Amino acid sequence: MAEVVLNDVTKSFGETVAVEGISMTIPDGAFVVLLGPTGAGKTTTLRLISGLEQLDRGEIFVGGRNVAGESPAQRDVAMVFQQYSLYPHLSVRDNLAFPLKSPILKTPADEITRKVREVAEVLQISHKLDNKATALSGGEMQRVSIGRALVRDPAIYLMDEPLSSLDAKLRTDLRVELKRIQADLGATLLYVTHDQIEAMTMATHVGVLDEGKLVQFGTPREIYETPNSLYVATRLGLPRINIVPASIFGNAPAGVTQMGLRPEHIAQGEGQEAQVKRVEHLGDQTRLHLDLQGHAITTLAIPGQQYAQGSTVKISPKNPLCFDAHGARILQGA
Ligand SMILES: Nc1ncnc2c1ncn2[C@@H]1O[C@H](COP(=O)(O)OP(=O)(O)OP(=O)(O)O)[C@@H](O)[C@H]1O
Repeated sequence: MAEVVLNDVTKSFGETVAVEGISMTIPDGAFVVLLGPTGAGKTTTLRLISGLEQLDRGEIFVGGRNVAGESPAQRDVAMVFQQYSLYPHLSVRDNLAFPLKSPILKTPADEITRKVREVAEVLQISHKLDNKATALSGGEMQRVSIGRALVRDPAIYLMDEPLSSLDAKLRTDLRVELKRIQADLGATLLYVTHDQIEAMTMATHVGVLDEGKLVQFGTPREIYETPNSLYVATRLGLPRINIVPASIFGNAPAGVTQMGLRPEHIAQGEGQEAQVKRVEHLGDQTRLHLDLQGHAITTLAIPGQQYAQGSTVKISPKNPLCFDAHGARILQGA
């Protein structure tokens, strides 16, 4: 496994700047999740590292080696795409074994058998090993695609929403397994997802992209607790952070125009009156949808407390996140 360094990485497609000036160090053994809305440049970043796209500007180092001019195979990366890419005429077993049969690797046959069995077990597809790849469901095919990456021991794994096509139960199982495998192998992994739970639970680091630029890089906790902008603040957190005019609770500190309130930033019992619009029971939590002077606020119910639709609840901010008119974070007391 290896450290991967991006230095001023830039790529355009015609007029569209897909990735602009990204500099980032993916430490050896890190699990880095890229977050950002559609079109932010996540897939392009992965494709540039893998060598499937060529850089316009900048450098990429894998294990200290500048990989400019190297083919995807020479870069020693294993990539899993959102859509499965299997050899349809081969069985699941042969699809899984394929990456190990490369003449460069010279993997002994018993080692191949062992690895295929191990990976099939983790991905819960052992009973399908003799099926043709075409005789699988979409979710099974995707598991085989992940398996084809996992049998290898590359410098870095690049995964582009690998779990998004799977059902909820399997996604949860594989999330735990992938994290375990990564930690056990000490693997370096760069992972794209829209799923916040995946980001919060799997990542050692999160990179937030906005229109091709890396706008913040840090631990999931740093991104959640100390986002440097309103844009970053809205990337993590369920329910989503509430944004309200800072003046709504009285005098706002100088320069602060917007306030970001996560559920833990909203104290109930005193303050401004908000109307209960809806109470949403989700099993493990109950969400309260409130109306505060025309602003929709979503927060969590206090366990054991009853909230009637149409009633009012008093709320006040508790250490909220503060932003200026451009959405940049303003540190309180600064
Ligand atoms: N081969 C291509 N030709 C032209 N434009 C492209 C190409 N690949 C990507 N783009 C453009 O580059 C920008 C970044 O795309 P990219 O696929 O990297 O975004 P993304 O963050 O991965 O989005 P998604 O979450 O939808 O996968 C988009 O505007 C996209 O339309």
